Amino acid sequence: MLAALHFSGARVSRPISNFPEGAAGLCYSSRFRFSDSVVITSGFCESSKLSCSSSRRVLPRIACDGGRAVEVLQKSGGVGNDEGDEAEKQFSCVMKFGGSSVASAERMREVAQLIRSFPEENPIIVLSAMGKTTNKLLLAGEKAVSCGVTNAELIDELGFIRDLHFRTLEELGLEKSIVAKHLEELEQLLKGIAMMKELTPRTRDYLVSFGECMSTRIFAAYLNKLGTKARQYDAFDIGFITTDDFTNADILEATYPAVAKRLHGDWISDPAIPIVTGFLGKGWKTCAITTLGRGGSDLTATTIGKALGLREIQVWKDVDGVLTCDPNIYSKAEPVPYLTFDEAAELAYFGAQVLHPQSMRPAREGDIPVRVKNSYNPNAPGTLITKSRDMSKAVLTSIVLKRNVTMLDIVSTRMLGQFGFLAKVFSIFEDLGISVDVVATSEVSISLTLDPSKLWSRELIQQELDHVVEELEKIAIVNLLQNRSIISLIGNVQRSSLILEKVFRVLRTNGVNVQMISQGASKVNISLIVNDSESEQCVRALHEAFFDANIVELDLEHGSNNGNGAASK
Ligand SMILES: Nc1ncnc2c1ncn2[C@@H]1O[C@H](COP(=O)(O)OP(=O)(O)O)[C@@H](O)[C@H]1O
Ligand SMILES: N[C@@H](CC(=O)OP(=O)(O)O)C(=O)O
Repeated sequence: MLAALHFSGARVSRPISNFPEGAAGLCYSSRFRFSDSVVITSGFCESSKLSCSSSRRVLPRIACDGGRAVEVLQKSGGVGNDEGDEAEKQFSCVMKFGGSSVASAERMREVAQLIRSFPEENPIIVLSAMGKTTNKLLLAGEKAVSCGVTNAELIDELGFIRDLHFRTLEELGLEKSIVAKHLEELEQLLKGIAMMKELTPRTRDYLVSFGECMSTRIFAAYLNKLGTKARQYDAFDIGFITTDDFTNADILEATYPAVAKRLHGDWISDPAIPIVTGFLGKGWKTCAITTLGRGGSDLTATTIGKALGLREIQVWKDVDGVLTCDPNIYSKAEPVPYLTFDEAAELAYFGAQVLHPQSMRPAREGDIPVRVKNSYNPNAPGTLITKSRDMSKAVLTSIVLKRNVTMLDIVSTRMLGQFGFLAKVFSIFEDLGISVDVVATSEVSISLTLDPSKLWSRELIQQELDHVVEELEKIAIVNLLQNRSIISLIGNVQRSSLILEKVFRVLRTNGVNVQMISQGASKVNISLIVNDSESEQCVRALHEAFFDANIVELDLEHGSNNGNGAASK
């Protein structure tokens, strides 16, 4: 039995590494904030897809002196100047539409109508690939590896993608030429993969980029046809600079000034609504196309929001906002009207598919409200995510399930009265580049769950697991437990006794044994580990208990007229 409940979200991650020698340590946003910790590169490759040019310029090392830094950057042409304030006047918000919102010609018409119904807004639009295009592209790539060069052009998914995009163009009354070159190039790429019999992460990112490149071109052309002037942008050409971690790249700080400069520069010279590809970036060393992990268009939108210091970031989905749980698990899930950035980040990180796990970071840093709305039901109020909210009535906000999690029990008899054991354990994870989600410790043991480093599949690969166990066994006895689920209870952890009392009552009634529990240091999350096979049943039972019954009654029933939940933070 574990003696103590500790912290969750102890993410052991790799530092952003390999800054170019002599690169300036500088952090910049459109409001000119500086710190001495982050690299900025400017004048990154301006050339088109996949070409690495020598135009990457690296700034000389400069002291962390705001004024001097601005001067150096302006001379180098790397960032905007007071145009940043202009941009705030020009663009009021960024609106991101996910694949489900632009899945067909009909959906594109409705989204165009929606945008045109706010003529005073001047939004920046971020789009995902149409419908399930990204999945189809991935499947096409996998088939190409083994189908042989002559069969590559016959891959079903290629046919599906071609039909979807040509049909959409036709139904919108647009020319096929808008995406014809991309489709030809896509076919050539699949032939190349078939010839090489190999699909590397780098090629995979290039492959999936076709989805967003085509959806944005079609949509921009359609808006122009309607008389709303729009301009298409490939994110990798306008300053989205990332790490070179293909399939799961991180946005680098240099992105913010570069994107701000490009978007408002173009607006000043020739105003048009920007239609930007979500999900894509450009690796700062390779200059190749990168992707931000599945669902990464949310992150594109919040990055633009922060870069331009916009009033609001809108994320348009196919549901009425963030819901009390995954509607695919429990159909009576209800919209959550308000969330804090912390709550939304925990929710996304612990598996709610509705938001990209990293997407709250830029919004929080820029303190820009995020509104999650339903493009199928624009009148629904949606969810508003802000820095703080009234927590006085909040108990449980949302229940999130992360399946297929691996848990490790690490026992060391030498831990008793020893120091340095925890550090040793975590340094092993750091060395192997594996993040840890939930942690609980006792005097002689650590239990933790591992975060799948491969966001594409959300599963650790066996090789990584074998390696981590091998390393840990040098210092402890290790028990590897697979097929577990994390149920995260997002809410007012100040009322954890009330929440836990009810949780355990529900789980006992359902005959479920909790294998580990952790209360987040973030104060918004309690995580429970159960078997995969029991997890959906647990979520449904918990949802019924917390949202279908009246929690306030239960609160009073137990005499804790708990008014301690003043606004968070
Ligand atoms: N807590 C939750 N709230 C809302 N939606 C959720 C939640 N958990 C899972 N989902 C799923 O996330 C989907 C929306 O996210 P996503 O597929 O990324 O949308 P889009 O492609 O439109 O950006 C919903 O259709 C829903 O099935
Ligand atoms: N098209 C990418 C990026 C994205 O954000 O998509 P969506 O917004 O449809 O989740 C994906 O499927 O992962």
